Amino acid sequence: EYRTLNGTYNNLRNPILSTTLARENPPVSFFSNSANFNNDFQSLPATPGNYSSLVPTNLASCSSSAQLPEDLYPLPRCVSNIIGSVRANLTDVYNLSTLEKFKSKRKISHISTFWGFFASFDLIAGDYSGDSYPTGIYIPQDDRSYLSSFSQGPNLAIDVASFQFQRSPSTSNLAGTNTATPFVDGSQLYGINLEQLLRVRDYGNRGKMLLISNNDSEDSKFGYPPKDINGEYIFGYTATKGRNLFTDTFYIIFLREHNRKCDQLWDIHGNNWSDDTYFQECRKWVIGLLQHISFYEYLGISLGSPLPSYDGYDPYLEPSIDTFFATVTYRYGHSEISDYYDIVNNQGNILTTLPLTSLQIPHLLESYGIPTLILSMALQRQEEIDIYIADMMRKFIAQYQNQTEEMDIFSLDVIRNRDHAIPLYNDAREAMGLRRASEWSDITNDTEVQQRLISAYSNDIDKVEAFFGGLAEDHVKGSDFGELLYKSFYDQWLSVRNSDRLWYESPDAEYSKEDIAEINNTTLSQVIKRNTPNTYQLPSNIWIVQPSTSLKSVSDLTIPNPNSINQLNTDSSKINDPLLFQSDYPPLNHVSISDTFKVHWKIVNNNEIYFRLTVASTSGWFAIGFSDQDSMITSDMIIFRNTNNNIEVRQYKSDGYITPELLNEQQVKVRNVDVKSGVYSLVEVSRPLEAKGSSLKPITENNLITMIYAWNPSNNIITYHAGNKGSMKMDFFASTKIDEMEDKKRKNLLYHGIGMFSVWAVRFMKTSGSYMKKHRNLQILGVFIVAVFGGIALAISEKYILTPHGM
Ligand code: HEM
Ligand SMILES: [Ca+2]
Repeated sequence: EYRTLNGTYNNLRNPILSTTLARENPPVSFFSNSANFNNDFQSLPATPGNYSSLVPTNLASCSSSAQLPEDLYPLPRCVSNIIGSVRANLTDVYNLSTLEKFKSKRKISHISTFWGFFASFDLIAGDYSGDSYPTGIYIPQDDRSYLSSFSQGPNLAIDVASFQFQRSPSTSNLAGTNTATPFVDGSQLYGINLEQLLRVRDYGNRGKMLLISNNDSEDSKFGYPPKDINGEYIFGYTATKGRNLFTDTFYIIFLREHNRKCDQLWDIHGNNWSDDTYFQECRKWVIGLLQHISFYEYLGISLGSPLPSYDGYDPYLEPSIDTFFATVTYRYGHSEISDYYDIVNNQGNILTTLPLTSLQIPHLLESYGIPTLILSMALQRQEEIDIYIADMMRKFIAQYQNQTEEMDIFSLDVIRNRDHAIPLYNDAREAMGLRRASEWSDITNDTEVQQRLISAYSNDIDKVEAFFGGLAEDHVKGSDFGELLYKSFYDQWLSVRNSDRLWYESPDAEYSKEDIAEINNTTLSQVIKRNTPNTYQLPSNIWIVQPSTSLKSVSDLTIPNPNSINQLNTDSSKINDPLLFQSDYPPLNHVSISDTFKVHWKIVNNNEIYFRLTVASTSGWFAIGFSDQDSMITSDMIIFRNTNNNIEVRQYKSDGYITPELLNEQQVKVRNVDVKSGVYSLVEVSRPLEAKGSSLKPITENNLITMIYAWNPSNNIITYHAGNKGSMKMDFFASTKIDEMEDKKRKNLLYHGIGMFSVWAVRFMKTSGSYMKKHRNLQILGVFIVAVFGGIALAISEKYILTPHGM
């Protein structure tokens, strides 16, 4: 028996599914008397100005939330600002504990983020075509004080007075409408009706899905889906807001798997099967894999262990999605999104860093190819699931079908909770059989989180809304969720499985014993491998970032220091301004690794190279190293560490992603040290250009060598260096013969810069006059973000031919 596309006839007692989201947990009856909340099922709970821009001046700032009258709920954007904002400072870019605070404690990778997102499309597709509130999300007067100011960040200020809001269509109990099927049945790939399937199926071709090979990259040979006139992929069903190249990656892998299966079955059944039989059999196979991967890998990661093993179909369980799960729980994903994504090559070197908004640019997926994107997700930690939301989610520029719309996803979550009449946090806990929280410490032991809830809800614990209380809870041990979200998540997935008569392990679904065994033995990694070119390696576990990149602190090691600081001949009179290069360093021989870290070099007697490193910090560490391959694998490195105004210098060897090894032979000589307490550290070292038989990489004329670097100016314990790292290709001899540099090299660099830039320039030009002015301004912002990257590449290619895009 094959599934219908829209899920009907799955439950034989009630074959026609309802499209409303269910109110199961908490139970239906509960909503009608939830503490003063939405009890007329019509209006949204009262706020200052009642979702118009007419907010009384004395309540128009978030700082007045503490004094809100009892019958008013905070403005959605104030909940987002007070509870969700990161509020990082400029200097936090270099502060390990701040960076760590927001990252996944369990080191879960972005594979989990985007798999979860992809899987959510299969279960939830809300209909938001109800009443319109043109100024529903008011932007408070003190909005700017809740925006972060990371130095390289985009301008986050919101320059409109309000965002609009569209309610769900009114139904009897405002639970909302769902247009996806409440089963893991590949709705997102195949669509939920014939019209959607018609657009994506390759009819008459052995049951395959449409995949096109449109350039000659190895990845392209596996095929990409067809595109619409705006260059966006056509899938069975796509969430219009929030589609991005990482979730697209999973769509494409499973479409390829579908076609791979068709070829495999063709070898067995040939002309004995019809086109439709092939299609249904391959769809069934893919659905089995989606079910297995979501339930065993993804749930295993999120909950800390998979659900109890399958013990059969329950015909009395109504297939449905609980509105609490759709509106509250599963939106946990909004908390794990990062602002920036490093796109890394096979060696883990950063090719570029994409801001969140750029993940929507349609053609980028094919520029990077699936292997690069998978590796990039697997090597990057997601953000912790907590109340903190990436800045770019709170100022999100949605791009779809060549239109843009600015929104705050977290404010939308607040107001959608109210739209769907979700009970308050404590009421929801009670309805789910959990204890009400009476003290703030019942929710969390984190005092900053407590404080944020207190300020947003005027110190009234019974006023806290479910989404934020839920995200604030300390996690159930080993899982990504506090008690409330854990329970909702667990119960819903269990019911998705047990209410599905055609679950792959259920006898009605008629999967062969062999197929069930094979599905049970297949991992997401394997499905990826067999549907992508065989030219790269994935870490053994793609769900958790590993192995750890932390280094041992130098002081933990006991070997004697061959370049002891005490033996230095320090001549500080020579150094007046450390940020100016000394006259004997050729003027072009320097690069700025960041505005706090500069490197100068000179070649002496044709056999030694001197490096002068200047760092605007006296309590951190910094490092440079060299690799002759385009990778961090087997590179040498010199690590400098400043402790009490002394600088230790040590030479290491690295074998990839593992902890670098401190070497016994230390060929790097310390020539000069100058530290101005609290201001800068300067250190001059030399090493042979070539040293036979040593781990030092030879630096030779007419050869580009990759210089890698990392630093942390605010902590001298050498640990994970977060974003402060990179690499650039160098020709250390080139400054004397810049004019001789082949034009070709220069052109390549220019090309890169222009390529990055045009991504947005083209989009901007497409915005025609008929489109709203506000949106055009947003496009300019987009140009600005990428122009920074493009601009760097351009500037570098003009001025320093020796330093390509190490971004
Ligand atoms: C690229 C980052 C993301 C963006 C820009 C985004 C954007 C959005 C938007 C605009 C909405 C509709 C809000 C409303 O009007 O109520 C939404 C809903 C939702 N999001 Fe996200 N989201 C992102 C990531 C995620 C992730 C990673 C997950 C889960 C792991 C997730 C799960 C959901 C769910 C379950 C809903 C409700 C869907 C519905 O009712 O149709 N989102 N998201
Ligand atoms: Ca579905």
